[in-house]
Amino acid sequence: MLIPELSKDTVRMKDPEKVQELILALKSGGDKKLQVISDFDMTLSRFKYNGKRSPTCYNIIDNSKMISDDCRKKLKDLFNIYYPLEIDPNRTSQEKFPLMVEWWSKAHTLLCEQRIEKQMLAQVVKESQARLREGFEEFFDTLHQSEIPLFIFSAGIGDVLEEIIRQAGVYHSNIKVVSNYMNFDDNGVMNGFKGEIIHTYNKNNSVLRDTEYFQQISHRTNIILLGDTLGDLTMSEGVTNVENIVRIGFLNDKVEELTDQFLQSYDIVLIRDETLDVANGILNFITAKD
Ligand SMILES: Nc1ccn([C@@H]2O[C@H](COP(=O)(O)O)[C@@H](O)[C@H]2O)c(=O)n1
Ligand SMILES: [Mg+2]
Repeated sequence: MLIPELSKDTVRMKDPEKVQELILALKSGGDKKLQVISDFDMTLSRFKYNGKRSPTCYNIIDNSKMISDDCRKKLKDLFNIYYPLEIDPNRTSQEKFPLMVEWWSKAHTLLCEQRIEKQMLAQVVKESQARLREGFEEFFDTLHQSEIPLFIFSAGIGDVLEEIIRQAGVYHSNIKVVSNYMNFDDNGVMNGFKGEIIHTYNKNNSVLRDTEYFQQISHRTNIILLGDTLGDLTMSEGVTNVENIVRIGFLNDKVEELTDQFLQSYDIVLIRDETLDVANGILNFITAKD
């Protein structure tokens, strides 16, 4: 077995031989040809901790003291309406698209009324239940030490996810983030979000403004992609020349209903696996000097 972590009981693969071939191709390309593209919420961050649902970037703000009780209730109501739609196994991504635009737009309107202060964000993240997946230090540090770029493409809140990674001590220089960033006025009070909304089903070239990034690393034609929704599969669209791509999907919720769809789309599916063990196993194999 090339990667012992692939024997974990959380691992499912439609075609294990193809996965083996892909990993061997990544190994022969080495660290110089590799780049990693990852979602953030519920992919790099945990879905559950001690049996309790962990917060997304938005949830961290929604649950914070910066938000009034009335607004918090409205944001929770939105979550309860739209999250089931986001992961609904019986709707296509195209059908979900306008619903996600509705969710993000309504939530942003509510958040903009709350006079969120930039200088409060670090404290709010510190007091939150946000947690990166087990094995995150090894994951971030291996990529940094091997100079492998990590592109984090998130429909969450960039300011919040950056702070989570910074406070975890792993916001290294090889990381590039594309996400929804808050805009602040001269007094440091939030008055909107920058640019076009990024939601679960438009994580593709339509919102990738910074094409320079992918041009600069265009020799890195081997990709490891990490995601937790079917919308995350298009995150690699900015890479013009893809030689080999290994897609790893974290299946956290609606597991029975979504397993088949995930197996059709992701090369490796991880069922209720709160660790980065598999990604770390593959990275160790590729970066090992033998
Ligand atoms: N108002 C909202 C909108 C979205 N979410 C969740 O955030 C996730 C997006 O972040 P990724 O890093 O995973 O792209 C998304 O999956 C939604 O479930 C939210 O909590 N509140
Ligand atoms: Mg996610």
